[in-house]
Amino acid sequence: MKNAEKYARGYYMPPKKCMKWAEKDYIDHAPIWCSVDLRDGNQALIIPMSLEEKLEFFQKLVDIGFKEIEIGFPAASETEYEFCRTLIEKNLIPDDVTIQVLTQSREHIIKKTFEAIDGAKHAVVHLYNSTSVAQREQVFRKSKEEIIKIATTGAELCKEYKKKANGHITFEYSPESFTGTEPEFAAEICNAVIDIWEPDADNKVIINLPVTVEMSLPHVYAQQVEYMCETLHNRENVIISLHPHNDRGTGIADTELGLLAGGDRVEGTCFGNGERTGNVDVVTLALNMYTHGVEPNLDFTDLPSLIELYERVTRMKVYDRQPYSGALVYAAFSGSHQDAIAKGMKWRDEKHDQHWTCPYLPIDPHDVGREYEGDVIRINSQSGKGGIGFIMEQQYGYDMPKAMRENFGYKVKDISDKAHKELSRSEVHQIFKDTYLNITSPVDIVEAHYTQKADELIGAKVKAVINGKEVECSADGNGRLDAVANALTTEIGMEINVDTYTEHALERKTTSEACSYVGINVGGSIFWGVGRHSDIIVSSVKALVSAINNAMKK
Ligand SMILES: CC(=O)SCCNC(=O)CCNC(=O)[C@H](O)C(C)(C)COP(=O)(O)OP(=O)(O)OC[C@H]1O[C@@H](n2cnc3c(N)ncnc32)[C@H](O)[C@@H]1OP(=O)(O)O
Ligand SMILES: CC(C)C(=O)C(=O)O
Repeated sequence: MKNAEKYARGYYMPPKKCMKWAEKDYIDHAPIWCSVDLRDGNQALIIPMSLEEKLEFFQKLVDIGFKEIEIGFPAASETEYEFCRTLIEKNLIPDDVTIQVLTQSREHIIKKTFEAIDGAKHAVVHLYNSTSVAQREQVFRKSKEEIIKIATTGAELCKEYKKKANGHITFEYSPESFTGTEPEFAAEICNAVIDIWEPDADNKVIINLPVTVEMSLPHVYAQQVEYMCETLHNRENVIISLHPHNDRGTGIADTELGLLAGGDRVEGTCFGNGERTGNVDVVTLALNMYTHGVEPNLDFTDLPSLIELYERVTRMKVYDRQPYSGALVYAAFSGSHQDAIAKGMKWRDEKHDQHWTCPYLPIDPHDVGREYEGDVIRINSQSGKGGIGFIMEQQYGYDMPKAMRENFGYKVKDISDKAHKELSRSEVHQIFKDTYLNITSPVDIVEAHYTQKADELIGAKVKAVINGKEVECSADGNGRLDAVANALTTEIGMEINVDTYTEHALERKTTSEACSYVGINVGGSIFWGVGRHSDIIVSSVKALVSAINNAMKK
């Protein structure tokens, strides 16, 4: 980049330091939420939503718990107007939900807006005009006084139309392009509007401070918000609303610091859809609060169904790494993360801790409709024994000895590395079965008979098939497994020492099978085998034979 001198900071600091917000370290209660999906989100889409799509999205927003929903700009198009009328005439707005409509400060647009909301029980009429230096100079080519006049004329008109309206109407005013406006001027124009609207405890007004274009660090916006909170007239009857966009990628930080600075209300969209880089993502905001133990008053327990609807009606995609919502945000591929998550889950099961503290997972995936199976531990060449062992245990019931987990882990990652792809759980299971389970070639045992001998020895008489040839052999050992291993040693010409033996029951729906794991030491190397059978002795011998077969393949 060779042209930095082309740019200069386009924001203005308040005339005094406003840093009280910095003393707080978290947001201790949910703000008033207002969804602007159907207006700011919709106006930024390649193909704006149809009437049916808007109706479906509106219903979902209601289900999630939004009590204020900006449904559009009714003067903008026939669809916008019809949508508003349909909601009202078909009685689709619950009594505790307020619709909000946006209007420019132009008489014919205000008039049409009031016509659109006729019959609504509650509505917010949202009036805006641009106040930034750039807009004043370049777009409107007007003085500060003339810009104030646009706002006050609109405010007066709204007041007049309200007198004739039959529902409960709340006013909202936005000094649009607030972030490029001198804070003193923003306060002056907002105060002029507040003075006209004369809010009181029963008729509060909303002053919305939009980050129309994000142009500063988040703490600058926080200072601007705090300054406005301290400077606005009739503050106790003014609801301070925040409406951040995300041009610098810090819309969430703007909103969170803005709330610390005195914001009461947040306008945003699901997944951050909206003009350019989008509006602030309310899902992230709400779940950030939730993970601090604060009830957000929005219910995202079925996030997958919201994503499905959103992607269908907006024709946008939720990014794979979108906080809380993306397809990959719970996935751990890498070994050390998987190991820590698997241990964290186990710890949680054992301790029944009240709080969620699992490493690497800032939220319990179940709380937002995601699954541990499939969503969390995923296998590729970066994976390790901890995660792979976790899948084998959780999903398939195999509790491998620790050393065998390592052996299997390397086997799986090697296959993934060479195939250069992620492996599904069933593929991992198949590798396990092919590698270790009841392996019968080149050695298979057809029959085995055991006798209890003196000195606590066990004798084994074995009929086996080795490389396709039937043989009979026998030996003693200090247990059945040892005896069989000794019997086979002479026939296969390989010294076998049983190094590890573990077993457990494998519960199935109606029966229970025994599962045995045997590690044998052959010439200093360990080879593993697994046996499954309804009989524990047979299962252990099958594990031994599987291990021998693995050793013979080397
Ligand atoms: C930051 C935001 O997201 S603000 C919301 C933006 N959303 C939208 O604009 C979507 C819906 N808008 C529309 O459909 C159209 O713009 C309409 C129907 C509202 C108006 O349409 P038109 O009058 O044909 O066009 P347009 O919006 O270009 O009008 C621009 C004129 O309005 C003036 N104007 C723009 N905003 C405002 C405002 N808030 N208050 C008063 N006048 C305004 C401009 O200065 C310009 O004036 P000029 O004609 O004297 O030059
Ligand atoms: C109308 C206003 C609130 C707006 O959408 C913005 O400034 O981004």
